[in-house]
Amino acid sequence: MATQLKNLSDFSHTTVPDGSPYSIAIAVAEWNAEVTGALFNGALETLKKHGVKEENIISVAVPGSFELTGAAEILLNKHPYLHAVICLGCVIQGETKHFDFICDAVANGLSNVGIKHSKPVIFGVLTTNDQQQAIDRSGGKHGNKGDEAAITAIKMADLAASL
Ligand SMILES: Nc1c(NC[C@H](O)[C@H](O)[C@H](O)CO)[nH]c(=O)[nH]c1=O
Ligand SMILES: CC(=O)[C@@H](O)COP(=O)(O)O
Repeated sequence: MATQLKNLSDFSHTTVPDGSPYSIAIAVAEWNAEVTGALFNGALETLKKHGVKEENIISVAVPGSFELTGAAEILLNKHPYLHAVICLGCVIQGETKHFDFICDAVANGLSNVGIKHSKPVIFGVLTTNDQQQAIDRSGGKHGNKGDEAAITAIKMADLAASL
């Protein structure tokens, strides 16, 4: 379902587990900081709203979305007790193919880190055609992808704990 047909912050249709048992990291890219800052705030507030203790949240910033993979790997190596890592970024199409390479690298890289560590690594990266689409998805008319990423992290951590 396209984002236009749903709200990234609406979870009234689903049950969100209690997040109080879980330790979760948030890695956020500094590129397009006005957008990624909103994603971070959404993720942080949503984690706390659903019971994740502030002392159990690690937050780190990286220069750009390409560095999110390295951040996830370092976080899980140095803090193996983490139940999930949320990775937040905003990649906006420019004049060249750079956009394609970053998006592919981050999506595949984060997936591989999660598989390697058997831990949920959440892809909270906006990959948009323009800045307005990013604004719309970081607290605008389509909600906040940071909220969605936080809910996904709690759900996946709870799933792993139940298996
Ligand atoms: N253009 C965007 C970038 N580019 C920077 C890369 O992510 C990376 O930091 C650089 O290539 C050095 O390794 N990053 C974003 O997050 N968003 C963009 O729109
Ligand atoms: C996604 C990017 O790296 C992009 O914003 C860079 O812009 P350009 O392709 O015009 O160099």
